[in-house]
Amino acid sequence: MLIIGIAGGTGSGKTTVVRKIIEKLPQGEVAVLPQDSYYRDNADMPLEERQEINFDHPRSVEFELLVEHIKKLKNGEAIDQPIYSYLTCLRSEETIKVEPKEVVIIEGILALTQPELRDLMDLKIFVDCDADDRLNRVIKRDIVERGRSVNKVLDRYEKTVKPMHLQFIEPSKRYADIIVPQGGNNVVAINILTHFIEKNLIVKL
Ligand SMILES: Nc1ncnc2c1ncn2[C@@H]1O[C@H](COP(=O)(O)OP(=O)(O)O)[C@@H](O)[C@H]1O
Ligand SMILES: Nc1ccn([C@@H]2O[C@H](COP(=O)(O)O)[C@@H](O)[C@H]2O)c(=O)n1
Repeated sequence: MLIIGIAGGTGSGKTTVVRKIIEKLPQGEVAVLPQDSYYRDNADMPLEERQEINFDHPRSVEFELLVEHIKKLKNGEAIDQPIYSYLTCLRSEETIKVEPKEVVIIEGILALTQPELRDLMDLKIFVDCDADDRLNRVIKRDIVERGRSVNKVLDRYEKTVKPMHLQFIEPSKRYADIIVPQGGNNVVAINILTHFIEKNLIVKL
């Protein structure tokens, strides 16, 4: 099993890079563990309070469960991956059964900040993107997909997203084996990564 970590700021293009890598690999070879699925539930808080949580701080994510799940997959066991809603800021009662695959991708803003998680990764990637481009994309995406207003997105960006990016995410770039500028648009980087993964799969099989 090849375990790949893909980090980078919000809106940098991590999900797009993952999608493009998967499209190029044989079907059914890849399992994706999005860090966002592991946001803590906080069902005991009222919605207004949950919406004020600092979701860009490592404590907001149940990394213990993510690490446990990766270890289980490595051990050949299936996992029940949580489903998280950005609208309610809650986990669903349902889960997704994820079977062990030849390639496991862990994708998320804080994926390279945790030593125990990094130690499980065979390849660490940081998707790099200018802050103004990321903010531009996040405004558009959060209005359409996460039910936010422009003011709400800008307010969150100033209060938590930007400071946490500078404190935790940007410094985690130093742990990356490969830094990918221009995210999903970087055809050369996507091809190099795909070839690396394919080569490792052939060696392991
Ligand atoms: N190179 C790009 N140019 C323009 N828009 C992009 C680009 N890459 C991603 N996007 C858009 O920006 C948003 C965030 O991209 P995504 O890949 O989900 O980033 P992340 O997973 O890092 O938050 C999505 O709506 C996506 O379609
Ligand atoms: N309820 C939530 C939880 C998290 N966020 C934000 O999502 C960003 C990370 O996701 P990406 O897909 O952009 O990597 C992060 O900046 C959190 O603030 C949210 O908006 N709502």
